[in-house]
Amino acid sequence: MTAVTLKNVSKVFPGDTLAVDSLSMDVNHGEFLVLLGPSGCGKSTVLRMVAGLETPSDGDILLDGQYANDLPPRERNAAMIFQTFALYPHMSVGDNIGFPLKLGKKNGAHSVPEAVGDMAGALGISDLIDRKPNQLSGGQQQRVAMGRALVRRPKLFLMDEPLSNLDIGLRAELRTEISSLVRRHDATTLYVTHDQTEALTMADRVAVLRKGVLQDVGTPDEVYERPATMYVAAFLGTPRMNLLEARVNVFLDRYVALDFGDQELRLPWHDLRGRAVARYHGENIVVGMRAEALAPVAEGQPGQSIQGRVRFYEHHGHETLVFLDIGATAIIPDGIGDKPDLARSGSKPRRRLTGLFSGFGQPSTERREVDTGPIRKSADLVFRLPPHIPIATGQPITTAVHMDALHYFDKFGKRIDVGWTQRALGVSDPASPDTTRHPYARTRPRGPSLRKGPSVTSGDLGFRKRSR
Ligand SMILES: Nc1ncnc2c1ncn2[C@@H]1O[C@H](COP(=O)(O)OP(=O)(O)OP(=O)(O)O)[C@@H](O)[C@H]1O
Repeated sequence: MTAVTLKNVSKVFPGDTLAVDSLSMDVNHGEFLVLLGPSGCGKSTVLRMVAGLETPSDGDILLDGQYANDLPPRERNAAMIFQTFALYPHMSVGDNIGFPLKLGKKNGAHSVPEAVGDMAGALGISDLIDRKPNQLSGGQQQRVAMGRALVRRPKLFLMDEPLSNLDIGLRAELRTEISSLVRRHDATTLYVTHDQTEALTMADRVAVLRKGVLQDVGTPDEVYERPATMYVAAFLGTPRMNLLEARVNVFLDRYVALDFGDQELRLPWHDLRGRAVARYHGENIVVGMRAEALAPVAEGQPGQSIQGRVRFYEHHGHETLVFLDIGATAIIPDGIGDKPDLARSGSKPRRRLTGLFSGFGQPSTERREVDTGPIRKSADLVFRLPPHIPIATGQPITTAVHMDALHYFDKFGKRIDVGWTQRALGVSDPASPDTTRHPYARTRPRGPSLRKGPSVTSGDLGFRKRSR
């Protein structure tokens, strides 16, 4: 097992293309780390630098703590697997798998046929051992490529979209096989993909890259449940997280209102989340709601809710996705494809934001794709319904909002979190903090002067139309 460390690694290609921008991260001993990001974000370049096929323009690559920028590829004890299987066409499956052993004359206690037999057995291709690659399906070829990489027991696996040429069923099957095989071989794995399902199902940790800049790194749960940026929030999850623009209005000692235009949600003053958001009084922030944070309820039910009319819906067999017009503004981060359904949604014309909400990381002197900023558009709030529930375009629907499951992002797309307040207070349960010790109990949030609102109790925190 090899530990990989990248310290401020950058790669500039001829023509001043900044492919990787000051990337720092670790892949720990025996860890399966997935580097996730859209096409062109620099994933393969990172992998190739770790493999020694590209040299960093700046920064250090360490393998097991040793400086490795200049180490030749063959001395890195790493195996690479690509999306194209690159098997030797004239060799049988067995010869393909055994080739690295014959080449390296390295086989430990095993004979080559024995090692090949074991590997073919582990991959479920023993009966194909005498076939040539052109007599195999895509999935079988990728298994052989895996076997050829695994057989010499490398300490480091570098995989570049190894499943992207396979159909959906095979991908699901091989996802499980690959992750269990490499774990059995005690290797460290750096796995590159643009497929969030692969990342979330296979990884010990996921690192999300955008335009060469690291956005977030954490366990699949961490990056999904607490995305560090609005971009990561939008990139992970299907359907995409609802990202709504909201103005923050603080009603001191009572509640923090999130104003979406025609309607508002309220965070109780005693809730630390409300207190963290209160710092943005008078400003616009972005509120993230995954579909699972929303559930239709009968109108007039107590609790926080949003009302809208069905703009359109999609049957997906096991569920129906319903898109509600709620009179709010949606934010789509730069680099996240616009929803394909927009054409049908009858949305208002969209405009790009400049300055506001644009860009992450430091400006760089090298050329890179221009940050055009997020798109603002009329929001289609998406939530799920069980299949076969009758639904019609234009139908009014009220959805309850699970307030604990909301995400908040500032104008730079960075997560607004309450972690620091919890740590500062030594409070583990945000629902029951001692607010008298909270700094905001004494400090006025910045922004325009605070409005005193009617006092509310948790019982009347339900949806209400804003009085104009
Ligand atoms: N040899 C090269 N010369 C010049 N530019 C390059 C070279 N290799 C990659 N690039 C550029 O660097 C950027 C990152 O490329 P890279 O292949 O690392 O992205 P990626 O995230 O792996 O994309 P994909 O998923 O499409 O393979 C892209 O803009 C690409 O055009």
